[in-house]
Amino acid sequence: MSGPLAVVGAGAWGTALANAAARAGGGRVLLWGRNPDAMAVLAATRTNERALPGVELAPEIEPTADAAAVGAASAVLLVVPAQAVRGALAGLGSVLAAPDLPIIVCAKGIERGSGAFPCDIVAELCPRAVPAVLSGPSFAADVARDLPTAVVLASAKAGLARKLAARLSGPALRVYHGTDVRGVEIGGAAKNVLAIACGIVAGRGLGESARAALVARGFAELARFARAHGARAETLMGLSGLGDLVLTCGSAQSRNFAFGEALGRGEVPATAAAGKLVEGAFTAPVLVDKAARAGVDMPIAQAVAAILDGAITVNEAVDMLMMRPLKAEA
Ligand SMILES: NC(=O)C1=CN([C@@H]2O[C@H](COP(=O)(O)OP(=O)(O)OC[C@H]3O[C@@H](n4cnc5c(N)ncnc54)[C@H](OP(=O)(O)O)[C@@H]3O)[C@@H](O)[C@H]2O)C=CC1
Ligand SMILES: O=C(CO)COP(=O)(O)O
Repeated sequence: MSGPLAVVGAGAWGTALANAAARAGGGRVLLWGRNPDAMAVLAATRTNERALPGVELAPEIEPTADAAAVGAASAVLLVVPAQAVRGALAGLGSVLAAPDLPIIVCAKGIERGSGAFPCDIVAELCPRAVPAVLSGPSFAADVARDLPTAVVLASAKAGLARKLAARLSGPALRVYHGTDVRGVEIGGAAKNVLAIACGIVAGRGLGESARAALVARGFAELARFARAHGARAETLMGLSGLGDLVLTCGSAQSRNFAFGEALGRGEVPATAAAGKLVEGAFTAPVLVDKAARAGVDMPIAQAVAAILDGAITVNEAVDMLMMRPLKAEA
């Protein structure tokens, strides 16, 4: 691949992925952020103290707030929140107009209002680009510290997905490739909502058995939703799906889980996020809405959405889930 790799979004995950891409050994990596002052500080100090404290930027990384610089990229990793994908692409505009430019969405969510998946937004706003998605169990702090993990990168173009996965794979980040874009997107988006549910269980002290039951039944509804949206079952059994569900549903390192834990302890949604990005809180209502339209039963996601909009309490949600009619496991 000629030209540098560009990472758009200099938050925790963008910074960690820039470091991983640099260590993978493919040459220059542009790290683009929208705030010129913050990017100047990043260029001078070589650490992103706000988003990823204590991690030094690899020498190959060039922090910049110059959108034009992104125009020279051979591939773009889009690492902004799911609700900001449209705004970020619109802001970069003609910079992303090169034909066949791979734009790899690394956000995990579904856009509110439109119900669009991130790769559909890429296709809509950058029709000459090739949308791709990267997802899987990967806390930014772990990846930034070279702790080993594996993720998956999917694009409709199989050869391109293979090439991009090889470009990003390094000693501590193993990138599998695939073509099931929708399946990978759904795995990342839905697990955040289920992680909130598991956090609630932990915060309310309902026990590890309850949490494990919720993971299993959560996976069942995630898989139902995915099937209804044309995803392949084996994708959801993989890294984006089961892999990420197991990670975020069992660790307070997850912002979604920690948010749920605070709700379970009795905090209100407005304060429970503690200023951090909680993607599942944005995705829950749109996931539930899309599920209803597709005739898919998602009682756990529904309970999370109802708690978040104040329609039911945590105790009512537990009662509601436990009192559902008994049925065969499916
Ligand atoms: N953190 C993690 O461990 C992982 C995160 N992810 C996913 O990556 C995505 C980003 O998360 P993360 O990096 O942690 O979030 P952060 O909150 O750390 O960073 C988000 C970044 O996006 C930037 N941003 C927001 N809106 C726009 C916009 N309209 N245009 C340009 N830049 C924008 C912010 O800029 P500013 O600072 O100026 O507001 C900030 O730098 C999420 O979807 C998350 O689910 C995936 C795997 C792991
Ligand atoms: O997606 C993640 C790990 O794979 C990060 O999860 P949180 O956004 O919940 O912190």
